[in-house]
Amino acid sequence: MIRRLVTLLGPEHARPLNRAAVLLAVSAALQGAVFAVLLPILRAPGDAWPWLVAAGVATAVCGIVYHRGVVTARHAGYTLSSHLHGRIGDHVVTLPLGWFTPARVGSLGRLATQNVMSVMGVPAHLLDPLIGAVVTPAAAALALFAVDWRLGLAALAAAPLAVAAYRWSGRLVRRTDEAANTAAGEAAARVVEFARNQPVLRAFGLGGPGLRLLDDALAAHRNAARRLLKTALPGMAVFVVTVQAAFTALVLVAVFTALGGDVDIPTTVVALVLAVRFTEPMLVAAELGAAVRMAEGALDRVERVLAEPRLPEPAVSRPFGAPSIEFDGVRFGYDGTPVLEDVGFVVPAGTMTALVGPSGAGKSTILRLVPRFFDVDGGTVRVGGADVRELRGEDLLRRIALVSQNTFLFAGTVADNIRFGRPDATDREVRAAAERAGIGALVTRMRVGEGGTQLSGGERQRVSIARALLKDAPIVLLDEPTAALDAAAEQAVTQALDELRGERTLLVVTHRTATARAADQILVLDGGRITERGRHDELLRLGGRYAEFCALREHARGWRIPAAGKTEGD
Ligand SMILES: Nc1ncnc2c1ncn2[C@@H]1O[C@H](COP(=O)(O)OP(=O)(O)OP(=O)(O)O)[C@@H](O)[C@H]1O
Repeated sequence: MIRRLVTLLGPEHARPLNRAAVLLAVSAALQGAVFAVLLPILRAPGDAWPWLVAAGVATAVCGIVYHRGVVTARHAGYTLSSHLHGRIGDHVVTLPLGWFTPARVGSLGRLATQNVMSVMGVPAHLLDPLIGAVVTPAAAALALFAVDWRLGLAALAAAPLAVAAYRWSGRLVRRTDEAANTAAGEAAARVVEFARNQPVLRAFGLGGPGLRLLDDALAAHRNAARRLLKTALPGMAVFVVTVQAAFTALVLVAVFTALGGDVDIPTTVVALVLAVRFTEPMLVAAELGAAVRMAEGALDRVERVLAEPRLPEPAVSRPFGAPSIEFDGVRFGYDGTPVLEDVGFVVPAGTMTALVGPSGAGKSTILRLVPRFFDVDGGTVRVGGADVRELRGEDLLRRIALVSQNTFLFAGTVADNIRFGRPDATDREVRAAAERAGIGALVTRMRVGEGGTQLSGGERQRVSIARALLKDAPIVLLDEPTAALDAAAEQAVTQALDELRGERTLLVVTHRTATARAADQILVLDGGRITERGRHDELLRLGGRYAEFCALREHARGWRIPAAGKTEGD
């Protein structure tokens, strides 16, 4: 366990941990062996003063070393927790977005809080008793050898039994702890989901107790916790009984050798004291056994997350040319389910391309591949002429602003949320971006509520647009930017987009004819393939799917191209 922590920390950060382990081991050894000096004291009390001085010095040294050890161990615990938080944070931001399933997000919360605290507890609270449980009995056994070889032998014979019992009980706890943690992560994710989606659940009469998914997750968590308790108890009992049996055996050997007249009374007294020192630290460790196993489980989980493969990145980005976007024979699917097939197109720098198509055709997926939220299964995505896999994540993302369908706003002011696009922007720049997105009046609004709940859907969308405008990135990706807007707001945003044309490279998923009409190129996506491409007029003349649905749009305001075989209005 300690070795794993040292490996995790690296040689530089592991120094306090190593120092604490050495100091605590020295003090534990002294605690085990110091009682051996009782023997000369008891045998010749009259001439015992040198031994008494030696015992006093040893006790004082032991106390000082122990104090230093405990303080260093606490310090090592804090170093470890901040190091782990840093490593987990740094690693998680490099993982592909597909990794962030709701269950993993639930476990990540536990990982960064409970699990890291549990691992931190190893140096901070458990290192002392654990080292004591190994070193003090070993030192006591050696001292027993020095006192009487038969007693030393009895102690040595008991040690492997105790270790075997400890390992066995640990294995049991570890297996069930893993299941309990998974169940806890699932239950946490469900509770958050339940609380966050109250409006939807209530609208369907499911807001109260009795929601099956939540109930099932909570019941699974309860059962896993009960199983953990049930498995932990017998393992611990076996270990305690083994240690107690070892103690009894030592006492019996000491008493029988004394009764047989082989050893004198002082030897027997010292042997009994050492027998207590041999077993007592192990019993303390037994009480901490479950905590140790849980810390091991927590460490497993931390290591597993840190071992998750990140999207590989080059050390240095390829040169970035004019901000064009290019898809070349792109094939992509989520978890093996194909979504895009042989998608190829070019959005030249400074032009606007509109992506239209039925729901589920893969339009948003195309947008997600540009900032490399996922890697393609085949083909190439190029940004600024470079394969996105040959660009460092930060270099790529700096050049892209994304307005997605689900705008998440952080608790704070509207201005704070807009400034998110460029943290060093001045108030005037923030206000200008807000004006351009048609929310100039909103910028004085103090709070947006957690997740933006105090704003309407249209307002949230425009905050997101203002954020993207402020970012000043040469490439802007917009996923249905006007979907939640009324006619006036839509006009403001369309105008803002219009102003950006020529200035930035725009790739816009839209189901509005007005936006598509303004594009330099329209790509019609159907079933994961591009089926038509051209300008609005060209596609109308083509008389294909695009023309068909533009005609439908004439009848119903706001159009959306339905999947083949079915029609649907806004
Ligand atoms: N994270 C994901 N994991 C698994 N499947 C996904 C994921 N995101 C989207 N999909 C699936 O991929 C397909 C394409 O989804 P995408 O969101 O790209 O479609 P879209 O054309 O943008 O649809 P819409 O117009 O409704 O937003 C859909 O079948 C969808 O269910």
